[in-house]
Parts: sequence; C-alpha cells; structure tokens
Amino acid sequence: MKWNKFTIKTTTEAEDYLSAMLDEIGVEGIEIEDNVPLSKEDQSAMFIDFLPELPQDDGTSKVSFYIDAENDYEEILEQVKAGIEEWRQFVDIGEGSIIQSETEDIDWQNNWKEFFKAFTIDDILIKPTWEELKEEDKGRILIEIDPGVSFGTGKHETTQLCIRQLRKYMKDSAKVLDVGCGSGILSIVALKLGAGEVVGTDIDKDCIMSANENLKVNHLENAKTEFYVGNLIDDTQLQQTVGNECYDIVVANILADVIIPMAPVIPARLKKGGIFITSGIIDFKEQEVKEALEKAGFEILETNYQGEWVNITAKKC
Ligand SMILES: C[S@@+](CC[C@H](N)C(=O)[O-])C[C@H]1O[C@@H](n2cnc3c(N)ncnc32)[C@H](O)[C@@H]1O
Repeated sequence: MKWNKFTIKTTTEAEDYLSAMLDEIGVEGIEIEDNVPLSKEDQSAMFIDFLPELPQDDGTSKVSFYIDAENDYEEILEQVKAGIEEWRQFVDIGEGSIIQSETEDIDWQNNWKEFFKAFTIDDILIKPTWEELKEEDKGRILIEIDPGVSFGTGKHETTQLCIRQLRKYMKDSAKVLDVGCGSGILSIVALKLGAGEVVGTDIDKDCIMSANENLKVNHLENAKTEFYVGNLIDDTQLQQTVGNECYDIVVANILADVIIPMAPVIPARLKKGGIFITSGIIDFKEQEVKEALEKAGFEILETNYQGEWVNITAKKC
C-alpha cells in the first residue's frame, strides 16, 4: 500500500501545537523528528537507561503525517495549511512549509510502539499491553493500554494532569463522565480508583472500539461502563443518553477550543457540587477557558500546570 507523506518543517517550540492541530483535524499517525534530548525526569519515567547520541538540537523539527495514496488529500492539506497559519500568530512556527513525498507500505500504526514504555504517575503504573509486568511493580495500581490509533497512552502531560485530579477527587462508587475518551485511559483510571460507573464519549468511532478493548485488557468488561460516539456540544440526543445531573465527576481532556463551547452543557450533566476536571488547555488559553467555565456557573477550584499545558478543576455551584 502506498502513502502520501507530508512533512511540516517547523520548530521544536511549535511541534506539540501542530500535532494537536493535526489530531483535531483527524489526521492519524503523526510522527515528530527532532534532536531534543529527553529530560532526566522523562528518562526515569520511561525506564530508559540508554539513549542513542543525537546531533545537537538546533531548534528545528519535522512533523509528518500520512494519507493513503488512494484518498484525496487536498481538503485535509488546506485545513493543515490554515491551521499552521492560525498557530503562527501565537508561536514561532519557523518555515511552516510542507514537503510531500510518497512512501511504500509503512507500519505507522505499530512503529510508535517501540517508544511506548511503562511509566508511573505517582502510585499508578501505566503499561503497554505488550510489556511484561515487572516484579517490583506488582504493588502499584495497574493500567494496561494499547491505544491503537486513538490518543491516550498516558504519556501526554494533559492526560497526566487529569489522572492526578481523578486521584484527588474520586470518591467510592462515583459516577464519572469521560468526554473525549480516546483510548479510554481516563475511564479505566477512574474505575481502578473506585468509580462505580463510567460513561465515555468521543467524536471518533475508532476510540469507542479501542476504549472497549482496553476495558477488556484491564478485566473491566463487567464494570458499569458505556462508550458513545458523538459530540456532546450540540448533540441533544447524546446529552439525554449520557444523562442529566447524575455525575459526580466529568473529565474532559480536549483542546481549549473544544472545552470553551462545551462548558455550557457540562453543568446539566453534573450533580450539584460535582467536579469538572479539564485539560488539553495550552497555557495562553487558560484565561479564556476560565471565563467560559465561570460563565457556565462553575467555581474554579484549582489550576495545575505541566510543561505548557494547563488543568483547570472546577465545581458546579
Ligand atoms: C487529547 S485526546 C484525549 C484522550 C484521552 N482522554 C486522554 O486523556 O489521553 C482528545 C480526544 O477528544 C476527542 N474529541 C475532540 N473533540 C471532541 C468533542 N467535541 N467531543 C468528544 N470528543 C472529542 C478526540 O477524538 C480525542 O480522542
């Protein structure tokens, strides 16, 4: 099978933003090439003892994505170009040019697996399904994940911010709504932390499949859990299906531009005093999201940061 490969020449500063933008457009299999060495913290979290020598980091980065050569790509490419120009207003994009090439069959759905290693978030161990559980890790809360094509290995800062907040606010038998469930990682964490019932939604149907698979892998197939495809922002039927004023916690790790229009529909899902844990918010959008949450009737409880990403946790008044 042949693929069209598109490579955006950009900067290390912009690579995360452009990847998030591609993810939003629905592009799968994003590849980042740069020479930024992993921090000591990242290395220890990923249990990496040995790293290959890299050339010196010159601040440049290549962000690539693939489209099946049999599919039209013009429309996606136009969206990507528009996205690059939008981000250029906020961050140093560098060249921002896109180089196109053709490549023979590539196993991009599996190549990344080489880099997904077990890591911990406090007492929680997140482990790829294909790795053996080490003896020394047996006392930890174990989450096993094969994200497939969905977002959510747990490595991303925003997922980690949400996991820490779930740990903090979870009550026994709580009912949790996971909006933008991706691989289902936050739903699984919630269940492992004692949630009694979890409902997840995502606009991408592949995520629903992968979340259900990951439930099974974690022996949670009998847990009270449902995943639905759809957009909670404007799908009134989905809003009714997930239910009204019945959740103790809603967690949504999506981009700020999605959380802002979503804010008004979240209070109707939460019980009075219920908690909204949200991330996927890039630092310069923090204020905008806070304003949307306050307008929707939330009291901001806390704000946490990891890298350039922000978590806001709020309470329904
Ligand atoms: C950053 S990923 C988060 C995945 C996972 N929850 C995690 O924390 O790792 C965001 C997910 O939200 C989904 N998404 C984007 N817009 C959405 C919307 N309006 N409603 C529901 N899901 C949405 C995407 O398809 C993607 O799976």
